[in-house]
Amino acid sequence: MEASICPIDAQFSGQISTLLSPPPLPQVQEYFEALVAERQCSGLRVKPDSEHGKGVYSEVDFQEGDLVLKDQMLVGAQHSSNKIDCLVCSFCFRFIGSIELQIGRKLYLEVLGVSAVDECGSSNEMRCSSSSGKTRLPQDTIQSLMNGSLRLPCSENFPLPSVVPCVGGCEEAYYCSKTCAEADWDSFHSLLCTGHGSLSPNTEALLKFMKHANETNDIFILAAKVISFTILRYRKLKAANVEQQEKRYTSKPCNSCIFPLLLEAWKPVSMGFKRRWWDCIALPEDVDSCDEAEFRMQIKDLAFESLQLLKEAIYDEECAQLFSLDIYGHIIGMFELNNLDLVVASPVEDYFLYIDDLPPSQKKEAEKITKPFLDALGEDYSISCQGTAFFPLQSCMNHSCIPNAKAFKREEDRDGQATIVALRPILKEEEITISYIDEDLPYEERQELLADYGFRCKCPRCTEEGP
Ligand SMILES: C[S@@+](CC[C@H](N)C(=O)[O-])C[C@H]1O[C@@H](n2cnc3c(N)ncnc32)[C@H](O)[C@@H]1O
Repeated sequence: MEASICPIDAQFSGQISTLLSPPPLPQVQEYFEALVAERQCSGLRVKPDSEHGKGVYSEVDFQEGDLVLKDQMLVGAQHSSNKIDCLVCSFCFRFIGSIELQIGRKLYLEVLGVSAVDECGSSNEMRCSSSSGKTRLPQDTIQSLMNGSLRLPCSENFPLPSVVPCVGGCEEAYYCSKTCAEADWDSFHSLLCTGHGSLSPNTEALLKFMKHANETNDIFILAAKVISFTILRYRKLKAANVEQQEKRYTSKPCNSCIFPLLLEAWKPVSMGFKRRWWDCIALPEDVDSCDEAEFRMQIKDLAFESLQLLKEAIYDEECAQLFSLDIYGHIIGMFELNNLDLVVASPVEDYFLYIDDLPPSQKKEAEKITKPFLDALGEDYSISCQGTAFFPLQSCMNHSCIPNAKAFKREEDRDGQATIVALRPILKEEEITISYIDEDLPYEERQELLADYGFRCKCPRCTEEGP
């Protein structure tokens, strides 16, 4: 089979290789210094390191349990299959609505038999049938939970922000506040919205792109967000540039001024560690090594198929380079190699735990109402919000099998930001490391998993335990 060839790659080969080459060191340092200042985590510095590319170093002493970093994502998305389980803000990923809405919506969608096809192609029906022992509730009970006419006992102790709909009217994206709705619109969503207010020139094509992503791999939605983010940033930079030139009574931006603006718009993405998706994706266990080349070609073809659908939906001639297969492959590879999970704990779990902890007489009364809902929800009553995101600072942290820090959500961390906490005292100037894998695994298994990230670990523990 002939692998896909993208004409844009040939047409803009020089500019594409500029977009994909690592930015110059002073620019990298300046970018991360600004980011550290913005995050108000002055105890950190991103520095190049001779062995592992760049890494994050401590500028102060941290004690065990100290917060090292709260990192705001550059881009993130909830898994398509997870959208049935929880309703979260499409920008900050906080749970929204109410405990009643969270429970009612999940039950409603399950009764409707909504089938979110996940990445591996298995449908939600399987998930439903595997969680046997669930009881069904009458439709009108579920409706009254969703519309707010039925209140659950003590739910006022778990208030959630009201649901703000998308300004473009797509009924796909919802928010915890007008601020998040506007930020998402400005940064990503205006081009990817399928509603009447969308800036996409072809929302039909956008729907086809989304369907393809939901049926194959929802990582494409994240890649589309990166492209949309860059186009929207480019347009803002261009508008500011035009305004400045008008003030100086000079001519409009010429073609040769356009690429530097695109390069500037791409800068936050250029800082991420990346390789092409089809080159770096781990070979699945059920694919024989002699079929590896064929497998990688299929992955490339799948990416090309997705890119063509996206191109139909949001193509911008001035940003044509972003629709190159090489760029698309590198964007997806960035998510593959950084493996940064987006997780937000469900308040529904806290709610049922609270009911369980009530004094016996109160608990008995409350459970008369709550138990049928808990039974209807079954074992997976409190699934967390799950997705993938790119956190610019966390993704500069190198791996160690004896890490001194860990990504860990505390009680108060209720949105999609990454939280890094010190696992032991960290001295000033020490490198801050996290573990990319379960570090309790034996040596060989650790090395096998780390091979998917493209390296063999030579941390002090591996040096001691290795051959
Ligand atoms: C999330 S990035 C970490 C930041 C990266 N060093 C950079 O320059 O952007 C992951 C990549 O860093 C490198 N890396 C991280 N930890 C490493 C380690 N312990 N030994 C060798 N390479 C490592 C690998 O190339 C890995 O794919």
